[in-house]
Amino acid sequence: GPSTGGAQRQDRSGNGSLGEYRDQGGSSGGVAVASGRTLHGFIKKPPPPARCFVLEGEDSSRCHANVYFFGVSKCGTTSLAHWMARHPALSWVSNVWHTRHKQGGEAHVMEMSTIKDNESTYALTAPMAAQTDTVIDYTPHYSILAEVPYRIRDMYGKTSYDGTVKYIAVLREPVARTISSWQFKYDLEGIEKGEAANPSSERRSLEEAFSEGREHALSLVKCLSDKENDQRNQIRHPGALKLYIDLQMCNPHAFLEHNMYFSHVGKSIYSLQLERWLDLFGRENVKVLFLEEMAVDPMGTITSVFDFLGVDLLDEKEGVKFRIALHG
Ligand SMILES: Nc1ncnc2c1ncn2[C@@H]1O[C@H](COP(=O)(O)OS(=O)(=O)O)[C@@H](OP(=O)(O)O)[C@H]1O
Repeated sequence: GPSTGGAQRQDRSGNGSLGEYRDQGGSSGGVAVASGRTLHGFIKKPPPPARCFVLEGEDSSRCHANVYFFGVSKCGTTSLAHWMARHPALSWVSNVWHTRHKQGGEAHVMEMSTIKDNESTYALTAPMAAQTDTVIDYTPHYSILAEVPYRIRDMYGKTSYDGTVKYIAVLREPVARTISSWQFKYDLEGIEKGEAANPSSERRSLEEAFSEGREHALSLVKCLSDKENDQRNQIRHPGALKLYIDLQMCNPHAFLEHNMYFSHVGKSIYSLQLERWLDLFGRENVKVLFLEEMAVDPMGTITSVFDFLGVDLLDEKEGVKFRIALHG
């Protein structure tokens, strides 16, 4: 395939399932296409595995998520997750490192390259549930990981877009989000103590973070539009073209900040992230909320979320409890 230099991608051999996609930092300035890959690999997929299953030695079934609460961090996701976690009918996917059931905890399951290598651990992240139960994978970081929605589509097949699986995102005025993200990660203590910088230590000033973040984000936007223009006439399947450009040619891991944890600006460019989810799963299956609305009307927000999920609000007595819990 065409090479634009700066290859940091691992070749993906095998059946083309995105489960084998490796999360990598990569370098900015172009990503080479893995050699020997054909688009056929993206189109012909193995049948999706069952969402609910019974593990050997267990009596009741476990189910993987049918709701993905996928972002965006620093937009009030913790508050919404806590409110939702008060509803007894919702089950939550566990984190792959500590597969203990936790209402409202972050899952980080679909971002792991270990899903396919480590299926037994992955199975344990699924809570005990029945097919008709609502099971949530709450991971705000998914929004910035381009491969995640493709992977969900790969693993769930038709049920990822036929209304079986639902998706939730909270957004916020983007500049406020960017500042919130920088502030949360800025390592003033490390600087003051003269400590060595580490992967979770943001040492750039707000100004530097804004200007570098802007540069990275714009280079991604440019890559996506340049490649789309270059490739438009060469490929017959528009869906595959999009995926090919998105992951193979303009992989955000390479084009955004080298450590995505610090993509304060990139993560605030919601259209880039949301487009994938809306295209793949359909607008009607994605609930988009705004922190500014959540802040003034928490009860209205949570009611609309439960309505979207098809979960009954609690009875009158429980409803009062719920109201108290929200404000208390
Ligand atoms: N109810 C309500 N009203 C107004 N603002 C609220 C509310 N809940 C959360 N927040 C603000 O949301 C920011 C935290 O977002 P997240 O929970 O998504 O952050 S995190 O990614 O999980 O760390 C954080 O923003 P900043 O204070 O600007 O950093 C919170 O103050």
